[in-house]
Amino acid sequence: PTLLPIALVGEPILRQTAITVHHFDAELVHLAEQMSASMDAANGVGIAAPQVHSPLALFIMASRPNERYPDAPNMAPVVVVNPQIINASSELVSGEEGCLSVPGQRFTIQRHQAIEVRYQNLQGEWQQTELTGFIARIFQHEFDHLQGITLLERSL
Ligand SMILES: O=C(O)C[C@@H](Cc1ccccc1)[C@H](O)SCc1ccccc1
Ligand SMILES: [Zn+2]
Repeated sequence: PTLLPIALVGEPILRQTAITVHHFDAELVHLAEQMSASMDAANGVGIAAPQVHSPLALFIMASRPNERYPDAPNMAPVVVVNPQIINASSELVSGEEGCLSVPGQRFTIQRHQAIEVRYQNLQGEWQQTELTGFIARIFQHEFDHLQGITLLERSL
């Protein structure tokens, strides 16, 4: 798959609300493959479609241990389509985040420690699960991208 250029903060696409995916076709699979390759090339643990100039409500999350989160779980990349956050813990945790659209900067961001989420996979099948810790953090970060929100609007 080809590597896609990453939109930088300030580009309008990052301020738009993403549109619902209705067609679970080969084109969607191809976009997910290109996003995954672009995320890996940029050494990210997540990437949202608007970051590669696609307006669709779709992101990838892929946790792995890293210098900031050495005990993060090693997780196979998950494609998340049309996500919803159904419930969020009142408990918030602060942590460092980066963003591929704000290169070279780190921000201290508060996130819900646990979230109940619902989303479709690439086949359009609904999944529902609870996420906690670093994976919940990545989900909330990517979910923000689909609402047109970046770290700059959230940093403490
Ligand atoms: O810009 C993005 O959406 C990808 C971010 C995802 C991320 C969100 C929250 C916390 C960490 C990462 C990139 O992965 S930024 C690079 C990175 C990788 C591991 C840990 C911290 C930052
Ligand atoms: Zn980001």
